[in-house]
Amino acid sequence: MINIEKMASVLRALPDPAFILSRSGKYSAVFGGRDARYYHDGNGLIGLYISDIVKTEKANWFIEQIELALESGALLIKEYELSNKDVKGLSDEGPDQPIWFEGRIQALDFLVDDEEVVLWVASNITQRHELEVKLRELSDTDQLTKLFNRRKLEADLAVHYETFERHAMPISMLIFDLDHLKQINDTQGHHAGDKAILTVADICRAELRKTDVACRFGGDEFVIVLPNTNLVHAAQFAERLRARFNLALSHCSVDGIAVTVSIGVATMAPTDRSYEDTLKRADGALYEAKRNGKNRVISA
Ligand SMILES: Nc1nc2c(ncn2[C@@H]2O[C@H](COP(=O)(O)OP(=O)(O)OP(=O)(O)O)[C@@H](O)[C@H]2O)c(=O)[nH]1
Repeated sequence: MINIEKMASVLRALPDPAFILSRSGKYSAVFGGRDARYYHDGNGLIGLYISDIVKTEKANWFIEQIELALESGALLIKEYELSNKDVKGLSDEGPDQPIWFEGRIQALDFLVDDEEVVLWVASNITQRHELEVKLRELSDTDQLTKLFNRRKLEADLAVHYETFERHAMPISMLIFDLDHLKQINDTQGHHAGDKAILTVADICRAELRKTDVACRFGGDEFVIVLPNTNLVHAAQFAERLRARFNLALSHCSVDGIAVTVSIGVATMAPTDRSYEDTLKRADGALYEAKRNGKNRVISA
């Protein structure tokens, strides 16, 4: 038989801390979560309010979740982070490694001191969260250049297109392709070709503003998105970039043929039904640049 003492022992042994929290955010009880590798001792919290411990914005978020769980009666699952910056009385300057938690919040069917209460189980998911962040980065990144890949670009472009539709903000894009890379690969080997691709990627990183996005679209093709930039300014930027590429790639030449870059430029237009329409126009301009002798910028 599980008697009341054994029940208390079970509660103490709960691997993750379980808090009883009132509607107004008062800690009525804390059970479990005693492994100091994962959790701070929560016993000192009893009788205090969440707003005594964490700063206003975060405290309000906790209260909102408690209210949601009480109103719905259903299990509420939320992920959240807590760092030194959130805790009152600690300097913002201190170590700022956030701990990530998964909170499982369930309304209880009794009152404590005349207040409704919830059970809030907080699991430390920091390792899982870090792994998820790493996986997301990997799935968004081109392995060779470490620029974003096409998958990430397309997700970003969908967001940019929404911004363009809603706020009519000018958004331009450049699509460019190395000229004569095949010759470098064929005569100097794939490694030399890779070096040319990396040179281009490094210049993109150095030349872009924080809001600009560069991606390796595939093979020797790249795309740069320039928010808040009209077609004229995008073309001027493309011309500057082309000159930078040429200078940096001047050592890559075979039989007098230098590796250069051809660039197509387009800007989102009200007639575009999606970002793909803009990208197609930029691609058409790139094709024109190739046809007209390469190593040039053409605007759609
Ligand atoms: N070294 C290297 N080569 C690549 C990579 N990705 C694509 N390529 C090569 O890039 C070339 C792309 O084809 P094209 O654009 O037709 O070749 P190109 O000689 O640049 O032709 P133009 O663009 O018409 O000047 C192919 O030879 C691919 O094998 C890569 O990651 N590394």
